[in-house]
Amino acid sequence: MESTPIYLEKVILHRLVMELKTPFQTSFGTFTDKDFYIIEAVDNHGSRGFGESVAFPAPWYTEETGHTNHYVMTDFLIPLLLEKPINHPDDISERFSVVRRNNMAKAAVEGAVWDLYAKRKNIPLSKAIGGKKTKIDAGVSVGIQPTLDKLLAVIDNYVADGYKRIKLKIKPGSDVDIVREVRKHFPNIQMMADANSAYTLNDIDTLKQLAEFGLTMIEQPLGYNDIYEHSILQHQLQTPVCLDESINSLADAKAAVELGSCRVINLKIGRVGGISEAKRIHDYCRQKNIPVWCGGMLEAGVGRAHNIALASLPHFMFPGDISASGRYWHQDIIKPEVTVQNGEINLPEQPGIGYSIDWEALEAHRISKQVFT
Ligand SMILES: O=C(O)CCC(=O)C1=CC=C[C@@H](O)[C@@H]1C(=O)O
Ligand SMILES: [Mg+2]
Repeated sequence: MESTPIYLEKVILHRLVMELKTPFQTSFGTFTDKDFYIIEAVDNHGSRGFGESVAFPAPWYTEETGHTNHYVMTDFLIPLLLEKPINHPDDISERFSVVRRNNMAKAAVEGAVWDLYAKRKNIPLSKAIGGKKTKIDAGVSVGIQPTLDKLLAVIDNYVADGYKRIKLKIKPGSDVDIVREVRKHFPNIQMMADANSAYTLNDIDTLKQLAEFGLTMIEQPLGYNDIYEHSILQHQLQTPVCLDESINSLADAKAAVELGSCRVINLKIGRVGGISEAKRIHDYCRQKNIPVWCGGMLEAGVGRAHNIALASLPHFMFPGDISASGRYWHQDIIKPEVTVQNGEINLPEQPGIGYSIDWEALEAHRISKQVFT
């Protein structure tokens, strides 16, 4: 798509703290609130685009944290962004390649430019990246619950809300029995399990037992940075393996697909360093017939909107971890909030991310603001 260069005048970092409605527990830790950045990029016409940093406060999921995101954005990425005009958002990942990894920091900044670019073109972000869908399927990721009864009750509510797929968190000692019980109570629901790297190849017998419950996939059973051992596992497992933590780039996706380490990939914009790299992985997986779906990072509204746009690409084949704003937040920072109807989210038709910033809500959660010119 041809475009005139973007001349950025300033970048504003808004640091926000938002309390989750209920704590989210995984095999590696519990989150009670989100401390993150909204990145606002402003060009010489006064157009504004917004991105969101998705790293958690602790380096439990990947090595990045809110602090490392702030350091890398302010000392390296924002100066690189302001250095010269931007011809197209796809060029930013190249410009940022002098900084190794730090993918969530890169994605947060790139996301703001993608939104601004689509707004200047007066088209929705989904269209700007090649998305065709008018609605996407919503799934929900259920944290580890204190008791089985509580877990069943929580799932019951999500099923009543219409979610099309339930993702359960599993870990050694809390796996086969839990999945069996949930399957017994919900015989027809599309269900999958996420282990967040809690297993090793020694657990292969346990993982094999999960096959009888018709899981659509098992997400990231082995090491967070492993591709090779997952290939050994996948060759012995009936259930498709989905990789999350292991896929940080197109190169990782190629290695995993070529080795047969997985049959599905969970795409998260932050984990792979931005929308441009996510599109490249999507296009490669489409060629290779490996379905992808959109993961979540307990995003506030801006990050959620980016996920919705990404999931409108054609090869997103399963419901994403893209739930309603109200699943995590008492009040989101966008207007309107994201809602789920009959298990689906309608793609917004407004330009850019398609939702407005609710400045009153954003300012209520903001603990600091920095302006870079
Ligand atoms: O954003 C959501 O709703 C999904 C959250 C979710 O399942 C995860 C977020 C971050 C780390 C993990 O616990 C997990 C995942 O691995 O996908
Ligand atoms: Mg995961």
